[in-house]
Amino acid sequence: MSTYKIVDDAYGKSGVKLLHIKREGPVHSIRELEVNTQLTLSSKKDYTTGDNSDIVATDSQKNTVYLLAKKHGVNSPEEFAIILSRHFLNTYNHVLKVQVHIELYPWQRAEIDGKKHNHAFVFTPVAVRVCTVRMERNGVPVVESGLKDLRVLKTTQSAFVNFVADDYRSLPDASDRVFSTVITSRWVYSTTNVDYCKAWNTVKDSILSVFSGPADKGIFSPSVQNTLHLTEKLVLDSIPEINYIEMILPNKHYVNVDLSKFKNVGFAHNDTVLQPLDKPSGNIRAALTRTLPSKL
Ligand SMILES: O=c1[nH]c(=O)c2[nH]c(=O)[nH]c2[nH]1
Repeated sequence: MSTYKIVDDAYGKSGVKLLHIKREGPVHSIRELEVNTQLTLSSKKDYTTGDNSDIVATDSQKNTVYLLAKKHGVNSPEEFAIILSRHFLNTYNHVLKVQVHIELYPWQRAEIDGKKHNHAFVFTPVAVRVCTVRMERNGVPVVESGLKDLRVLKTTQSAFVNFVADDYRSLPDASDRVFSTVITSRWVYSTTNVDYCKAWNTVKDSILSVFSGPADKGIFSPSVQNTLHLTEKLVLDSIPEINYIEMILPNKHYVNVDLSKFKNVGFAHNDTVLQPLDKPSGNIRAALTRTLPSKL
């Protein structure tokens, strides 16, 4: 007779959308979130026998998101995810572990005539901020923050040369090429004593500064791999509370259109009209961690 064991399970509500308005007199601040909750229960009887008596309904999990937002407000998404995680573990003894994932919509306060507006906002999708909090019974919250959809492009100061030359290679060395990518990154904190908003902005600014370099001259990139690594290094150098960072950089190719066929019009050299390639893209990923604990 075969026997089986459930080795992984979780259930919850995804896509719980919420707008929180903090009203401080005439000055209002907003957080628009999409929350995903997941609980793992001690008993598996819900799966194995159809006994629902331990199930905190996903509908109740959704209600919890709204009620705790009302009660505690939404400061940073990380802090709100910690509040939710603690609540589920403290309220239900049979919840073994919790995972809360939050995505923050990129609203920014509007500026009119150089003045910050009291209550108007502009959707500014430079990047989407995300976080995931994982917490087990009797454990501490493990906070992971991240960003996605940070799309960047530079028109020079990027090369790719001296790679494997064999029967499969057709790509010539490129000493000056366009470099474009859509960045996804996630990083893990070693403590919860963190200014999450400040840290998130520092990571985003580090990514942009290693990619771009100084405004006038830029910075040379020999490969996506090297730029990725230097970025992760700067983040670990700058933020001692982070002990692990992963980045995923698709290499979005832009190819020079071959206009040399049109000899009579005289475009033997063309580095101004390029064709963006939708697919395929390169895909470069690496994670960097500390080998010694940081001095916090
Ligand atoms: O920076 C790059 N890294 C690669 O691994 C690679 N492969 C490729 O075709 N172009 C590039 N560019």
